[in-house]
Amino acid sequence: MSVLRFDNVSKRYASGREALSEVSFEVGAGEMLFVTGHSGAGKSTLLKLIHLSERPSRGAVLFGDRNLLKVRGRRVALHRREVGVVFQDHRLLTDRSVADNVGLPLVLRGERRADTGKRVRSVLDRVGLGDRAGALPGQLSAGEQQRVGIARAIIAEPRLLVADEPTGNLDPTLSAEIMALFESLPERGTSVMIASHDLALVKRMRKRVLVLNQGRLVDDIRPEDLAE
Ligand SMILES: Nc1ncnc2c1ncn2[C@@H]1O[C@H](COP(=O)(O)OP(=O)(O)OP(=O)(O)O)[C@@H](O)[C@H]1O
Repeated sequence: MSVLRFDNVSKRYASGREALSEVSFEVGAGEMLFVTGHSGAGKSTLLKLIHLSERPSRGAVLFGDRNLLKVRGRRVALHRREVGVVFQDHRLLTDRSVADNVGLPLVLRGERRADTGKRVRSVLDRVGLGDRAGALPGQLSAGEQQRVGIARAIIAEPRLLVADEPTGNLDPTLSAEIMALFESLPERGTSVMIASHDLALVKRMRKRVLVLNQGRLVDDIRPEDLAE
């Protein structure tokens, strides 16, 4: 079964701007793919529909067999537990330690902070920050902060991770490190969807690419279709 399906999805903002027009695609379990397109093409809007920061104007978004149109009220928080989100600007709590930031999704779902330590340590080790658990986000480099954001997004083992320009502020070496981290997720059961306008990066990764242009899905390129 697919993890995610867009069925003729359109999104018109209150301003009248149609950010997405009749977009349809499907994401399989364990798939990693990119969404690309020029500024304003609709990439962020598409990701927002998945974590329910926005709602479609027409069409349906299905997460597994769940129609997101029907997810309202308290169920929104339950849905978000299954979708990890990584933002370009990290959105970390600056007055909390790295470990507290990373453990937050578990605490929000009702686990006691005292019980989360082992998983926090394990995920920090995975992102290479095992020795920075006690630091405050402001004491970390941009790349390290981004890895904290990723650790927070994956600690609850989401079925899907969506990332909006996750390497936007990072140099090429750090970008490559972050991408390697994302690449390791599908084998652990998390599908990964990354919005990026960095075409060089997207090409290098040789993954499936959805191309948006003025809100329309104009291409769906599979790695096997790419010329050598
Ligand atoms: N909250 C909003 N209200 C009105 N219009 C919006 C809103 N958010 C986005 N838009 C418009 O919708 C279109 C798509 O925006 P979106 O942010 O999805 O594009 P994007 O491809 O992510 O762009 P960028 O690469 O610059 O982040 C743009 O024309 C944008 O101005």
